[in-house]
Amino acid sequence: MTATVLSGRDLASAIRAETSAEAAALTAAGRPPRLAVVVATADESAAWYVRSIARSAEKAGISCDVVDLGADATAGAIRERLSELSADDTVHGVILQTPLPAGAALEDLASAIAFEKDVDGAGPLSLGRLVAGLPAFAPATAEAVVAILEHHGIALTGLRVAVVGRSLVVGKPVAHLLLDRNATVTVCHSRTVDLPAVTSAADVVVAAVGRAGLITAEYVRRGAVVVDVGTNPTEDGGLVGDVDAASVAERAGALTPVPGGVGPVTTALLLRHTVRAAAR
Ligand SMILES: NC(=O)C1=CN([C@@H]2O[C@H](COP(=O)(O)OP(=O)(O)OC[C@H]3O[C@@H](n4cnc5c(N)ncnc54)[C@H](OP(=O)(O)O)[C@@H]3O)[C@@H](O)[C@H]2O)C=CC1
Ligand SMILES: Nc1nc(=O)c2c([nH]1)NC[C@@H]1CN(c3ccc(C(=O)N[C@@H](CCC(=O)O)C(=O)O)cc3)C=[N+]21
Repeated sequence: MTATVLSGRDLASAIRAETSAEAAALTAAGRPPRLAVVVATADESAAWYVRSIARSAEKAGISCDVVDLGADATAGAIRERLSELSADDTVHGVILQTPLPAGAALEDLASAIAFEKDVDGAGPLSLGRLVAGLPAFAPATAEAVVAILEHHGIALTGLRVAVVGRSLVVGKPVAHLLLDRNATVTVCHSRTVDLPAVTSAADVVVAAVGRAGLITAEYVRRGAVVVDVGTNPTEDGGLVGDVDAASVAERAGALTPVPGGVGPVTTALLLRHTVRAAAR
């Protein structure tokens, strides 16, 4: 038996269709939606994401400005640019890509993004409201993980979920979204002792580490659902996840692919957030 493939492509197309219609209505009303993507890294997976955002935004009728400050930008320069974009009435959404240069941290800088424009939910107000269960934009990747599971009919109530990774972009926010769906969540990281023992006790494993092939069959309980968030560039110009798909597919019940899983849903949700921000 090989695992069911949980594609994100259909869900992403449905979100994109709805977003395009909302963007067209906003443009007709004289409020064309506009997203600014601030980049200060040469990281390849961030470059994949930025290209994906720019391409999808264009198709959806959303303007997208890529503001590349270079991989040696200072925290001060990044903060200043985020403040300018926050004050610009023609910009509705702002996202700061990670990773960031040494000396610059997302948790510090995201406070310079106005709450209404924080379409990737990185700022302290967005995150605080997320934890409290109040309305705010959730980080698009975290929301994509839950959306792809729900789209495929996986009811989370009561399930044991192991999240591997505790970043502000994925691990921490997805743990809270899963908790809100009544899952029992364990968050793992680089200091977790005996990671395979923790993950193989779970009904659902969410891998968000950034290490190709880390999650092999021995990390996975037979029949479990595996969500692969990782996007690791390969030498031949492709992309692979954190999950060793060949071995895990023989043991898991279901698995999200890379590419074509969480990634496209993430991009679609970021654009949905942008039109919602513009509509306010
Ligand atoms: N598909 C999509 O939409 C998205 C994909 N990504 C991808 O997901 C991956 C993770 O991204 P991001 O969260 O930003 O990465 P970060 O580097 O910010 O965080 C990685 C996390 O993994 C943990 N970790 C590292 N090594 C191990 C290990 N051997 N065992 C257990 N945990 C470990 C780290 O632990 P510690 O905290 O202890 O250092 C850290 O919490 C990347 O490949 C990224 O490109 C990210 C966002 C969206
Ligand atoms: N603040 C912040 N938020 C992020 O969400 C964030 C970030 N920084 N830094 C970089 C990582 C990486 N990331 C990806 C998202 C989607 C694809 C994606 O769509 N990938 C396609 C493949 C590429 C394509 O076909 O277009 C797929 O998986 O099918 C890839 C990578 C988001 N990240």
